[in-house]
Amino acid sequence: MKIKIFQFKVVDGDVKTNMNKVSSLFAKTDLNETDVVVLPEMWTSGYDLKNIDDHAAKNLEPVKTFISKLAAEHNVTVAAGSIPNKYSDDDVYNTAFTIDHQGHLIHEYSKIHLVPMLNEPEFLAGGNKAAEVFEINGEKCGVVICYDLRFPEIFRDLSLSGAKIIFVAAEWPIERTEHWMTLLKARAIENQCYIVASNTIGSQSDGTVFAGKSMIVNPFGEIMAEAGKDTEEILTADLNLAYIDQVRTDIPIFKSRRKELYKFL
Ligand SMILES: O=C(O)CCC(=O)C(=O)O
Repeated sequence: MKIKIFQFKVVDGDVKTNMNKVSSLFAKTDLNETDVVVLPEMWTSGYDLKNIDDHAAKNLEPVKTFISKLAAEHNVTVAAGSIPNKYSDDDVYNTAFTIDHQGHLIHEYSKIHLVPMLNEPEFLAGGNKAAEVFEINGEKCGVVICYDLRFPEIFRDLSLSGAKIIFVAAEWPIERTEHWMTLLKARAIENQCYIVASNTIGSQSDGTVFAGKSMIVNPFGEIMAEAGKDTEEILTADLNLAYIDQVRTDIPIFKSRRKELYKFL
């Protein structure tokens, strides 16, 4: 499965500029051989939380239609990161979604762990549905969002449900880059699956600087592709999904599990 992560700067509070940016990245990239394009967290608005109500999509629109057109036009699945989004109530959620290569919505998930360090609980509501697996080109995948990376339980749930690729959409701050890199590798090693992690670069008006370092890690924990900390980049990797079986045969952690002895799972 051929993946491209778009690592770029999100301009906080400027939805139009950010949508134009994504359009231009699709226009300038050769996607002929690509199965999935991956976007980061909150890429329409950034963390302009004070005005998040104004930036929020309604049932993912108009962003869903915008991404659907790009996906169909380029014949590529888009793991479209996350955006601020409202459903029927007034709450704003941090919602990730994926559109297949024909332009159809195939998955959505609202971030369940809100991040206190960025004041998310003050402005956003946490999703109440567990992350679920879904299929891209017949292969089981999952999506989690940024702070979720600190919760191994959600990754275990997804991998026990068959996920071979877990996408992590993030706007992860630079001062915790070491956590970002270590946890991405750990989640790949402990679940023996591919981790495809997209992050943003640059700073926003409150001074938060993002870490870049979008990354693709294989089921053995090796980094297949890694972006710079402050460069706009298109990161590419070709995932060999059969390699997962080999790693799980060589180090059979799923067979060795003693789930009857784990108190909290
Ligand atoms: O957990 C962290 O250190 C960063 C989390 C974060 O930035 C987010 O969830 O948006």
